[in-house]
Amino acid sequence: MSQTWSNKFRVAVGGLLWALRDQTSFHVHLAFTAAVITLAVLLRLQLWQWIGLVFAIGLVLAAELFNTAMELLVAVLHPEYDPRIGRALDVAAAAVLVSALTAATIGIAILGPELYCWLMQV
Ligand SMILES: Nc1ncnc2c1ncn2[C@@H]1O[C@H](COP(=O)(O)OP(=O)(O)OP(=O)(O)O)[C@@H](O)[C@H]1O
Repeated sequence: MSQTWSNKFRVAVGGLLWALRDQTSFHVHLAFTAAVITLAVLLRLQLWQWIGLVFAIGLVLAAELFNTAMELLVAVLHPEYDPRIGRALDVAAAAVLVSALTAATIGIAILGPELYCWLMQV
């Protein structure tokens, strides 16, 4: 069954909103995202700095969404313990870890010097 583009968009937004509302790991990501955006506004960042931060935020959210999708599928298709399933879930979790470490590096590289300059002025 082929969906219309508007329906594809609608179900994708529905999936995103469900994850943001029902998955506790997304609450942590949202708190970090809110803190980073607040800092970025207060520090009056340049366009390229905003692009870096938005990329970092999107990277983590996308990895977490894929990880959540894997967990949901496993819970339905193979809830019984299987070390191969466990390995697949561990690898998916590793993708979130790698993306989060990358995002943290980008965030520190962009916000660190700006925060330092701001602190030197006050
Ligand atoms: N069916 C399974 N077979 C083997 N190992 C599993 C299975 N389900 C989960 N695991 C192991 O448990 C770990 C955590 O899986 P789980 O799906 O509970 O993730 P979680 O991060 O705790 O999820 P939540 O989003 O509910 O917090 C996996 O990384 C994997 O090592």
